[in-house]
Amino acid sequence: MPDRSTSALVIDHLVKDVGPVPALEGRMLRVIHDVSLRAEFGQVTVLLGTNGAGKTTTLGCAQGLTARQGGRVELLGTDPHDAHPQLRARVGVMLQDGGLPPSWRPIPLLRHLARLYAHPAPVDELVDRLGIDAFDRTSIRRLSGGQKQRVALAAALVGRPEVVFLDEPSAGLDPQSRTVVFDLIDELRREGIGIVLTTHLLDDAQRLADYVYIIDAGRSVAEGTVPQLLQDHSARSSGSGRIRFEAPRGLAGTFTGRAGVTLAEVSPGSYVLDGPLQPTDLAALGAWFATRDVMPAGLTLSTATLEDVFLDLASGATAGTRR
Ligand SMILES: Nc1ncnc2c1ncn2[C@@H]1O[C@H](COP(=O)(O)OP(=O)(O)OP(=O)(O)O)[C@@H](O)[C@H]1O
Repeated sequence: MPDRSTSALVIDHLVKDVGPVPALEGRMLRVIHDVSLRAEFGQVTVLLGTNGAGKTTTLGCAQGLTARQGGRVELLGTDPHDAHPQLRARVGVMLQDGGLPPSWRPIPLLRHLARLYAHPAPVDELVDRLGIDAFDRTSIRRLSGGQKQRVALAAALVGRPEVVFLDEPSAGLDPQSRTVVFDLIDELRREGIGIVLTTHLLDDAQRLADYVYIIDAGRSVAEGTVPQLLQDHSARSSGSGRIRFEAPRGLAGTFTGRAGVTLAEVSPGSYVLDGPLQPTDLAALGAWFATRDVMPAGLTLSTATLEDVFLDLASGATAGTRR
C-alpha cells in the first residue's frame, strides 16, 4: 500500500530547456517555463494540452529521465533525478511510443518483466484482462498500434506500481479496448494508485479525471476538477449554456430574461435561449411557456464541455523560447 502521507507527485515551478538545437545555432530552447502540479494517490490526474504544449517533457522530468533547469519535483516523496534506483520499481511508465523491445512476443516479455520485481502482478490476469493472448503469437514489431498500447499498459502495471504514468493511454484503441483500459484505470484508482495521465482527447479527460491541469506553451494555465473548470468557464464567458426548442413563430420579443440571457428565433419557429444559464432561467422559460400556452417541441439543453474550456484557454502556441 502506498505511503499516503505524501502526494504521489509534486511539481513546483518546473523549468526545462532542451538542446542544443542546431536550427538555433546550437542554442538551448526553453520548452517548459513554469509548470506546477500535484497528483494524489487514488486519483487520476490529467495533464491536458495541445500538441507540443510540454506534457511529455513534463512527465520526463517527473520520472527523473531528464534533468531540469529549475523548480522542484518530488515523486513518491523523493527527487527522482538523484533518487535511488529502487524508486523506479515503485513507478510504472507507459510511454507514447511503447518503448517495448520489437523482437519479443508479448507474454514472454511480460513474464520476463515480472521476474524483475519482488511482488509482481499476476501476468495471466493482466493478459486476460487486456485480451493480450489473442495476439501473443505475434512479435511486438508486428502488432497494431492498439495492441502495442495494451502490451505497454500491461508492462507499466506488472510491477504493481504505486504511481503510474500513462502517456495517451487510449491512442489507437478501438471502442471496446478503450472501455477495457478505462475500467482498468478505474480499478487502479480504487486500489489507491496515483495515476498521472496525459492526453489531448477531451472525452478521455472528462470521463477519467479527478483533477485536470491544462498546460499551454510550457506553462500551467488552469487547474481544477472538471466541474470546477466548467463552472469557471461559464463565469468567464457568456453564452456558455444553450436551450433550443421549436414553438410557434414570432414569440422571441415577448420573453424577458436576466441580464445576458437572450431568446432569439434563429429560423422560423426555432428558438435559442443563450447566456450564462442558471436554474432560475429554466424556471423563467417554463413560466413563459405557461403564460403563452406554448408546448415546446424538441427542447434540448446544452452546456459547456471540457472542449470549450480547453479551446478558451489553450492558445495552440508551442512551448519554445530561445535561450
Ligand atoms: N530535444 C528537443 N529539441 C527541440 N525541441 C524539443 C525537444 N524536445 C522537445 N521539444 C519541443 O518541446 C515542446 C514540447 O514537447 P512535448 O513532447 O513535451 O509536447 P507534448 O505536449 O507532449 O506534445 P504531444 O501532445 O504532441 O505529444 C515541443 O514544441 C517540442 O517540439
